[in-house]
Amino acid sequence: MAKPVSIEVWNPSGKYRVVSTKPMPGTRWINLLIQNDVRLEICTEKKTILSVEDIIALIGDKCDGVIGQLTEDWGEELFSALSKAGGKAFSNMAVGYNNVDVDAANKYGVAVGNTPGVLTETTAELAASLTLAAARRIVEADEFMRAGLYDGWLPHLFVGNLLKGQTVGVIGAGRIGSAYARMMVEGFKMNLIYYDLYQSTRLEKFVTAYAAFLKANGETPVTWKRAATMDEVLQEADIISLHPVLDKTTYHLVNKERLAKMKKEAILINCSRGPVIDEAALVEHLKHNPMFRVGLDVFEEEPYMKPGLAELKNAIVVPHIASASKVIIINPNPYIKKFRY
Ligand SMILES: NC(=O)C1=CN([C@@H]2O[C@H](COP(=O)(O)OP(=O)(O)OC[C@H]3O[C@@H](n4cnc5c(N)ncnc54)[C@H](O)[C@@H]3O)[C@@H](O)[C@H]2O)C=CC1
Ligand SMILES: O=C(O)C(=O)CO
Repeated sequence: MAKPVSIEVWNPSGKYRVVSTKPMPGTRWINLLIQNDVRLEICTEKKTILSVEDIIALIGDKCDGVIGQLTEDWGEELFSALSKAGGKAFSNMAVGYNNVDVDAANKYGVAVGNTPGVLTETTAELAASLTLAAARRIVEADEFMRAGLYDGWLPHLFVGNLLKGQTVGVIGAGRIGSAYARMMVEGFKMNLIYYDLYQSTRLEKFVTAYAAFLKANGETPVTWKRAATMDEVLQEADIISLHPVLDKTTYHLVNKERLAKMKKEAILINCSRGPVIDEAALVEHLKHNPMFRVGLDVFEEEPYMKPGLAELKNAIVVPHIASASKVIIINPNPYIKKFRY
């Protein structure tokens, strides 16, 4: 795309020019910008991932700000182009901002925004969905059924892992990791072990209170532990879910050596960022350990998967959909429903 051809313009006479590299859900953001005297240009190109060159063409000679996407490489080149065009702000429509070189933005005097906190429950719910799907072999069983292979109930058909009483391990117990941990502890009465650079006091308090509640009701209380090392989580947990940010310290956090430390029948879930796992090493591990299962929402080189992954029955793969949910808000007037999108 040498020159952007497909653009939708809102409020053509607006004083400030803001570019959105993609159409986004709803109209509230559009109205907000228009109210603030913005001429908004939304790129409506069919191409899913815009290149740096495409975005430079969109920025043009005068641009006050850009709203971009996690698929774009916001580094030196783009911040330099935005700054030359008079731009002062870049907003990443994502919680994760590993695609943004914040140092480069600072160098060119461009303020950076992201959307922390808006996807906590939806991402945790997808991680929980992948956990259940992997534990109970839902995708394999669905394929079996549709292939017409079911010829009657059998005691050993698609035996999976029962979650109750097992240990869930969370790596990165921030907003999403903590929400996921609560779902698994409260929903399935799992014990918790977590690893994070910081203590997750609220999570610990929640599990302690829930354990007391179970005990008071004559049930086995759940337990929690903050691990001193990540390897402790890998060795002890039956389910491990990854929720750290992606940065230099978490790149290939799960590699060949660490996979080998996990239980042979463990389940690994990744709804953070693909490069947190060495995906080629994961493919090898899955091949040699058929009882080890994985649920992935994110991949090392999206939109691609490493060779061999798609053929493996012990892998569940979905196309980065953790954010893709809509919320129905019931107003005080029960007859009016509002959708987030
Ligand atoms: N799949 C999807 O659609 C989505 C993915 N995400 C990803 O989830 C990530 C986490 O989001 P939040 O929970 O909101 O962020 P957060 O900042 O609340 O939590 C991240 C946690 O990771 C921990 N951490 C950082 N380095 C670590 C290390 N080396 N080892 C262990 N823990 C480490 C931090 O201390 C923090 O507690 C985002 O950065 C983003 O990449 C977020 C939203 C949707
Ligand atoms: O917001 C994020 O970080 C996402 O990955 C959205 O899907």
